[in-house]
Amino acid sequence: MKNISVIKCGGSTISELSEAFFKSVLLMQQEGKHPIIVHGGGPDINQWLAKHQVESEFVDGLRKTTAEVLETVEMVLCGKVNKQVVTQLQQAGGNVVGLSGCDGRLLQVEAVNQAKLGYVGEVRAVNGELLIALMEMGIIPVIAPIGMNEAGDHYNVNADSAAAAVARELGAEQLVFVTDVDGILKDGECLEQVTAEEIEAYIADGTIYGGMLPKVRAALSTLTDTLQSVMIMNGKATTITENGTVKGTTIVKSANIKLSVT
Ligand SMILES: Nc1ncnc2c1ncn2[C@@H]1O[C@H](COP(=O)(O)OP(=O)(O)O)[C@@H](O)[C@H]1O
Ligand SMILES: CC(=O)N[C@@H](CCC(=O)OP(=O)(O)O)C(=O)O
Repeated sequence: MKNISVIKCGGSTISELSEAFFKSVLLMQQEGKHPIIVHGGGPDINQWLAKHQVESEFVDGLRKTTAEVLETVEMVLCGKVNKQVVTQLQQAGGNVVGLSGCDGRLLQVEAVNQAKLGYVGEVRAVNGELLIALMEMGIIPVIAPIGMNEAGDHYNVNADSAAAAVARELGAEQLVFVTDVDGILKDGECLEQVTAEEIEAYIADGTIYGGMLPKVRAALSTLTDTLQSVMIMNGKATTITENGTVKGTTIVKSANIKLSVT
């Protein structure tokens, strides 16, 4: 299937996404694109863990996920946040189905490092056929980043890397990270375009840190001939359609890749 757009909505911005934003996702569909939403929910998970007096602990941007933490992560992502996004997109007029990575073995994972991180998984395979079948019916899949291994154990997956895995599997033509900043900021300014080489330098000098790290790593892992650029944009924008008005950072492999606004 052609014209697939994977849109990752960060937990940092989900509660601020407007009706206009969701309508712009539907507009993409009307224009012949096939949108898929992958969402996060980090801040909500932190809040719910705090309610249970469990402290959030991160190693290299990934949440240390004990069996107890996993229970909360799964309830928040697959229950609260997934259904919130499904509802908003439906209310905007969409035909939507919410899924976790366990449904239909959508996100098949392996532990990243069980001893160090507990139930944190990385995606090894994606059930692309399921997503294509849904999209062929005009349905927009909304995916919560919980995966499953062969034994049926559930794992917590970073939502940026889950979105990248879906984009890679489907050969998506567009991948957008929607977050709480305008894009990659340097000295307070939003960078319009960055290359893989510049990203490495910005990681090394500390310009890119924290929650931006999994985003840029995920972005770089998807750049191919089909997907030549990945965008990071602010959830406060009311549109994600590329009519030239969206402010954000575009990540490309090298500087000689021309930005195309299609
Ligand atoms: N160079 C950078 N430019 C912009 N944001 C950055 C940068 N480096 C780190 N960040 C942080 O990354 C955050 C976005 O990541 P994160 O909080 O994980 O959001 P999300 O929930 O959308 O995935 C920003 O709010 C900011 O604090
Ligand atoms: C392993 C891991 O860290 N998983 C993330 C999953 C949610 C997520 O990625 O949410 P954001 O997109 O809002 O950051 C977590 O537990 O916070």
